Amino acid sequence: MTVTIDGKAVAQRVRAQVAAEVAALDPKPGLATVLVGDDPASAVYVASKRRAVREAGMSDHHRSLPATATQAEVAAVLEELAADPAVHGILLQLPLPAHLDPDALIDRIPAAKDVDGLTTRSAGLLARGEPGLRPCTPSGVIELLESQGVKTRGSRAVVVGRSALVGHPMAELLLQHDATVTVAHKHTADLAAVTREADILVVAAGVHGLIGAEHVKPGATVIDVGIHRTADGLQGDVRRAELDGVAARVTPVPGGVGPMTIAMLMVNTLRAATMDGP
Ligand SMILES: Nc1nc(=O)c2c([nH]1)NC[C@@H]1CN(c3ccc(C(=O)N[C@@H](CCC(=O)O)C(=O)O)cc3)C=[N+]21
Repeated sequence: MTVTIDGKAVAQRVRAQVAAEVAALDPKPGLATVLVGDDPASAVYVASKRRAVREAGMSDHHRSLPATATQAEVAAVLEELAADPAVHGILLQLPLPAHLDPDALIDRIPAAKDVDGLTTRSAGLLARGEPGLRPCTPSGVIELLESQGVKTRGSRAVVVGRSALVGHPMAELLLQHDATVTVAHKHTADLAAVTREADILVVAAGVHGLIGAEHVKPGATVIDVGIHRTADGLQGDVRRAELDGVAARVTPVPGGVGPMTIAMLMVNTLRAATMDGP
């Protein structure tokens, strides 16, 4: 029996808990989403983040810039939001148009408002194990594992992918939860031999259908971070159907990690509003 982990249900619980805490706060936590250009997928993601902000009872501060915006224009918007006391969290939606330098812009966000956990300072705090805001997708994966009673301490975890947004911080968080962590990537020789060691396999490679039954140890927990729009609908990096009877549990796409990313953004915004910043 392979359990499909209901990420939507876990995300709903997390969001309800955030909303209950927000109800007791005055002033309300505020999140600013910054969208540059008109990539349709980005527009959909930002819209669902803003909906989640309103449903949590928080204040929504959205800024939209044209695809032609310059580095200085985006930087000026970020600086204004950084100085605005009603804005507790700032999210610069990625990817940015190709003429902009994302790392330099992300680092305009003060660590105390970095609800995406992507600034150099937040990454450093995570690497050192010091308090700070953590990236939403990896912290959502940890939350999902905990919700299913999956033990991390002493377990073997393999992360496929090493991006700054997901793979790298995911490996750090699993280490801090006392897993023995291996990071695999597109140059890993004999990927299946590596992933078959995993009790917890987190796939964030961005390659549609990369992982199948041959990659999975019987009884493993498989977390699919991939998201691909195909003719057959949204699919992940994992060939889910093949894992029936092999994995103990798998996250679906959609309805797995994606909703958790948004739930953890609400958690981070609440934390940014209520805690002494890093
Ligand atoms: N600065 C920044 N921070 C991000 O966290 C960030 C980003 N940029 N750029 C793009 C990625 C992607 N991402 C997702 C969020 C929610 C779903 C989500 O809710 N997915 C639903 C399906 C939604 C749909 O139908 O498309 C699901 O998996 O069930 C997916 C992906 C956040 N990202």
